Amino acid sequence: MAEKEMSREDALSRLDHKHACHILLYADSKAKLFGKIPIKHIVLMQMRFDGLLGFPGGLVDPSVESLEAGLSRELQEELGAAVPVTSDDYVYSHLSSSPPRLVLHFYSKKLKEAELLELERAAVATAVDHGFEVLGLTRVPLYTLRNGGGLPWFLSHSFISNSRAQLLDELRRLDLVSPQNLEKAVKKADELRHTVKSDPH
Ligand SMILES: O=c1[nH]cnc2c1ncn2[C@H]1C[C@H](O)[C@@H](COP(=O)(O)OP(=O)(O)O)O1
Repeated sequence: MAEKEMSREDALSRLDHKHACHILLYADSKAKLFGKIPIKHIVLMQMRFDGLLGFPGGLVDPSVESLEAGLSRELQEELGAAVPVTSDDYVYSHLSSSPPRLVLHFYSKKLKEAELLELERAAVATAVDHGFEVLGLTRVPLYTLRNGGGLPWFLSHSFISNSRAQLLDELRRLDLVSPQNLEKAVKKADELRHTVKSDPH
């Protein structure tokens, strides 16, 4: 899906469009998978009601509230806790091709590991959207195992709108995965998607 990047100013001038804001929340971590594979960073996405992966967030009406206030409100509903978002967390905006007349604003914010763990708990315990619009928060595995497990398999799933590209852009920009490992994971994910599609069972 080709989405066209646009300036924040141009994006906000589209008064006849809908606007949606989503955010990548992440934290550094010293935890190790199986006690030996460093996970390095925790990156959050969510399984949506429609079975697609996407980021927390939702529709915002810039004529009644700022993008950041609207995104913070959506996060309260989906995560069950306050995550104050500011314009410092803004990354970029895109004009959506499908659905049309929609502008997608993307943010990312680094949290302390303890804050992120608390969010994971709140998302299950107190979020009003849990089990309805949001089926569950999920971490993005950033490592690649020998059999393609980890990031390649994760990337081979189905994502809403341009959220897969948003994820890859941020992993690259924030250097959460090295460019070489990211390139290999994307290539492997494409092979895996082909394998799954061509398997009749
Ligand atoms: O994670 C996302 N990245 C980019 N675009 C997204 C993402 N999630 C949804 N979207 C698009 C597609 C949807 O039609 C609109 C509205 O988003 P949604 O989160 O479903 O909004 P509401 O919860 O209904 O307010 O954005």
